[in-house]
Amino acid sequence: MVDSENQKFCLQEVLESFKSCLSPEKEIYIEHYVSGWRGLVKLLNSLGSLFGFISKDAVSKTQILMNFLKSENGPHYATVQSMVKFELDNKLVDVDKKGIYPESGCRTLLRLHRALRWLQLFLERLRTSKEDDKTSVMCRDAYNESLAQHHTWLIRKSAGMAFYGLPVRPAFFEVMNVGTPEQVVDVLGKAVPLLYEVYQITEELYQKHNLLDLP
Ligand SMILES: CCCCCCCC/C=C\CCCCCCCC(=O)N[C@@H](COP(=O)(O)O)[C@H](O)/C=C/CCCCCCCCCCCCC
Repeated sequence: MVDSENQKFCLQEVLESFKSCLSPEKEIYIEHYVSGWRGLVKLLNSLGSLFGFISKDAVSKTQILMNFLKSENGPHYATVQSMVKFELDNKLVDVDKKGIYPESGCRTLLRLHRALRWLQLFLERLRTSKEDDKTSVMCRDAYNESLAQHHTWLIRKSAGMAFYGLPVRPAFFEVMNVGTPEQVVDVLGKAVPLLYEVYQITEELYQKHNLLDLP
């Protein structure tokens, strides 16, 4: 049996997961959010071992959230909003930066939330790129504008090296399994605003509760 992270990547499927994670009241379902990330990890895994350390971290973060969802407190972890309320009400978050809860749902989701900003910036660059533009440069610029400021020197250097191993734009489009380059651009045009909406809702919620700098 093939585990879900090793199955073939499909951009459309990832898009569906992020679409389903928004309720009509704009709550974010953690199960679908995690499923979107797991879909992305499939793509990362298909890019080779150079990206293994990134994939490992993303899998570990999604696993922490899934474990909460499956625990006896699972119903409190149904949405990002209910998780924030539950962990704050029960003092399960390091709001005072003591580092007592290194695996709280809020701090774990914050790491993925920051990565979502990188993803949105990267996909927007891909969408507006020309055939000869370098994916490594698009990825690096998106990274420097977002995630890099939260990473140690070692992680930044390792990520920078990994970016050089990204396939060229036409091969990258191929891996997305969407169809022609025009179809890829079309799907990216739907993906970017959707990811931005999910990002913005989380950002505002975290800002309101002073959770954007959890250690
Ligand atoms: C159409 C799709 C095209 C794009 C496909 C992208 C596929 C990306 C899949 C997963 C992305 C990885 C998400 C990484 C989450 C990182 C969370 C994080 O910041 N973790 C760090 C902090 O955690 P704590 O130590 O505080 O617990 C951790 O230190 C990081 C470790 C790993 C390095 C993360 C580097 C991220 C670089 C950006 C991703 C580049 C992937 C390029 C593939 C196109």
